Amino acid sequence: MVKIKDGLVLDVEGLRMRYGATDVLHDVTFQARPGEVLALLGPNGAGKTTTIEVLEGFRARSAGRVEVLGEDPARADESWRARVGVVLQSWRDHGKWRVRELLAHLGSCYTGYTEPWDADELVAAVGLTAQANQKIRTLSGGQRRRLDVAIGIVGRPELLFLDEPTVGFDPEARREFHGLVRALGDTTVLLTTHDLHEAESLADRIVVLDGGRIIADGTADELAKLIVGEDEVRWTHDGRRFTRSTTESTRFAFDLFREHGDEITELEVRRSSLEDTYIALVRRAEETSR
Ligand SMILES: Nc1ncnc2c1ncn2[C@@H]1O[C@H](COP(=O)(O)OP(=O)(O)OP(=O)(O)O)[C@@H](O)[C@H]1O
Repeated sequence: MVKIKDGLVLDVEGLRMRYGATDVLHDVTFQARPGEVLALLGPNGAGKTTTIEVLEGFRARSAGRVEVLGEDPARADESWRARVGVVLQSWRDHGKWRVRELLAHLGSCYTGYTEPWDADELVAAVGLTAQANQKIRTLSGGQRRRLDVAIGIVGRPELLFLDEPTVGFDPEARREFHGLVRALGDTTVLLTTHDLHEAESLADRIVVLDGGRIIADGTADELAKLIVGEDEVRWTHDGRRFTRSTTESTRFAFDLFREHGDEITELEVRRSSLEDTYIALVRRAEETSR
């Protein structure tokens, strides 16, 4: 097994991607350490899928250095691929297979490379025991995504790529899926999502991509500190609700009471959420790029 240089599972430096005359990734640089869960966020078209596909070895980059588990994915072999799990947006071509049967088959492909999951244990881990003998084409959308996750982890990968893994999940399935990702333990995870609650609840670190550039990289708290004073003050005055974003929420509330006293019947000061931070970061990046 190739040793991971400097303890990095992902080491991306100056990654560029060009389609025709258009650059869609500019100088993308980030790292991930073993066991980290990294969320890649960004608006539609930001370059998340392109980045992930380069790291998975599915797409050739235009420039830059990329090391995944210590190897260049563009030149990696079967033994490297066996250490990497990929959850794609639904496999379409296994409709006639039964759930347990497919997982047992795919698991057997890893023998000699890794220690794959036992099919029954995996079926239980992703909550598909009741559907274990069902044909794949008869699964509901959410059950199908659970199977996609099972396919991604069947070889007990050291690194797992999850591209929008919970689209179409009901709230309970989403919560169970989050439990499953947390239970992966030592596995490094790179996930893309548009669900900021998901990012906040799963990720150790968040990388925000916009227009093919990284505009922020850090924990949710570190990102919040980049955006100064986006607190939101909500109050009710004469029965009407008001909302204001301000950098000086304490001062603002004080002035509000001084001016209106008892006429203020409700007051709420809300610290910025990851969603607010994200939107502010993207807006700021888009304003400076104009
Ligand atoms: N094969 C291709 N040829 C030309 N342009 C492409 C190709 N694939 C992607 N692009 C362009 O590259 C940019 C980044 O696309 P990408 O799919 O990586 O974005 P994304 O962040 O994953 O978006 P979304 O959130 O909508 O899934 C987009 O402007 C897209 O139109």
